[in-house]
Amino acid sequence: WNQRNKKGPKTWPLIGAALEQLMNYDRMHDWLVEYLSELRTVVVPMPFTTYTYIADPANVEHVLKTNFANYPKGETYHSYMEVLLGDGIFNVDGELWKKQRKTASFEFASKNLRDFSTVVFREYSLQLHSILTQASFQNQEVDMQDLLMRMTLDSICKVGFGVEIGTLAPSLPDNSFARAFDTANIIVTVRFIDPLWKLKKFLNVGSEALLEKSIKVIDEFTYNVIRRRKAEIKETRESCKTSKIKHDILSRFIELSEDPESSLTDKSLRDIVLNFVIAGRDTTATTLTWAIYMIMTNAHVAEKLYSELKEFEEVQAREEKISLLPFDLKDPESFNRRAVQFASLLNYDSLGKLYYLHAVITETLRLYPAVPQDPKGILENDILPDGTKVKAGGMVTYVPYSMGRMEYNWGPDAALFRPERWLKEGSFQNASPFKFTAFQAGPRICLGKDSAYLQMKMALAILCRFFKFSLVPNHPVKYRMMTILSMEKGLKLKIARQSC
Ligand code: HEM
Repeated sequence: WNQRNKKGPKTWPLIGAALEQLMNYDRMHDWLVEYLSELRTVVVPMPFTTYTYIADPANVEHVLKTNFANYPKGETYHSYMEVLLGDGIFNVDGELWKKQRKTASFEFASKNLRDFSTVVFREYSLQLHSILTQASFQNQEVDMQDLLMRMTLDSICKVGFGVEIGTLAPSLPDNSFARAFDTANIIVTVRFIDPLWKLKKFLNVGSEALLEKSIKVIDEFTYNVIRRRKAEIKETRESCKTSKIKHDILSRFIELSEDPESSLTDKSLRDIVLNFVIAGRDTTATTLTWAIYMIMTNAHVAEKLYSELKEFEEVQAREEKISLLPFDLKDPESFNRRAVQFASLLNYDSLGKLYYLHAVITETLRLYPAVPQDPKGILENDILPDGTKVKAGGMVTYVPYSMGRMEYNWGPDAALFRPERWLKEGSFQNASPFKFTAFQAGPRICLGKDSAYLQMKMALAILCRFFKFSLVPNHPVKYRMMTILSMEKGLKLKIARQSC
């Protein structure tokens, strides 16, 4: 009764708003949208801490940049995620973070890595293309999310660590690492609202027992990758074949670990590997999944994108003096040959000409950001620009999923999927990173943004040039609550080949 006029979640002694948050757990992102659209900042007291959710760009800039030092990942986040992410770049602050950031930034800026990535992304996109071709001829349904997760896992392992794991092979082999990684990700996310997780862990029961098992599978895979890379590096050195030197990210960290001054152990390398897997695999695959869903459910977007790709193909082929191969929709060989030819026209520079495609991906990330909410710790009491007081020891969370849906950020058509909002006179126009926060902003802004766009544009250009997608009837499309905004039941599709 006391709270009948209270804006924001109802709170109770001791348990705070845990009850309401638990009841809305499966739809938590939309639960926050409802409050944030009215309040811009929502304070949610929990049993041992307080979560403050923010969606106003001025507050977000304050937390992510102006007073960055006061909002680290923090001890709470670190303790929840440590079992999976250890001391990798995502999960540390201070010097440990700075060192990894410096090395990784250097790697991401390298042209070698970009050129190598382009080749890898093209090759795996084509592998996916041929799986879809086969499915379309056999009139089979596919789970697009699963295929994209396989594609990005294979890609990050190749680009990040120089190894081929082949989960996108035509037989689609089961991959225990990928399964264990997903399970672990879901369980560590639940820890944020489960006050009993430490007890469960102590007793080794329920979700925490399953987590321990999953971590064992993950570690076995990861240490294996590290061992293989170390052995390959040793072999390359012994044979003095400089042409065989690899430029992947793990090799760079292995080299650093050889410096006696460095404190990098095998465990540090394990953490680095897993942080890059979580960074590079799930984010890109879920964004691609939502993008395909958005394209196929917005007919005008699908048509515009198809026209852009067709025109690009003709102009680019003319510029490169290539005559396009004829193809027959009923003949898989000629169909695949033409896809390979189309893919050969795609590289970092030429993909830069596809503004509409860029806008489609960005608009997808506005409404379906791969990282839907991102909590930070609070070191000292502070006052946010809108006057909200935050207390040391609590958490403040910027919420990309809500921010993308707020009319006060994007205008009255905020809820609509409209890639055109990103285009001005045909060219792509960026928004402030404190308003469009899908890649975070400030000193810890995503390091893989350009690489992710490169892969996503490569894959979507090839897929949308040659296929049309439709949802398997009655397939439910709904997000699952985990750190990444994946689809709970995958994305089950029927595939049709597109005409010349
Ligand atoms: C659509 C694709 C992607 C999205 C939406 C995305 C988004 C983000 C976000 C929100 C963060 C901040 C997370 C945090 O606070 O913990 C982040 C950090 C990071 N991302 Fe990405 N990311 C994407 C792809 C990638 C890829 C492909 C890579 C590399 C292979 C990558 C590497 C990183 C790294 C290393 C960080 C940590 C930066 C730091 O803490 O200094 N990301 N990304």
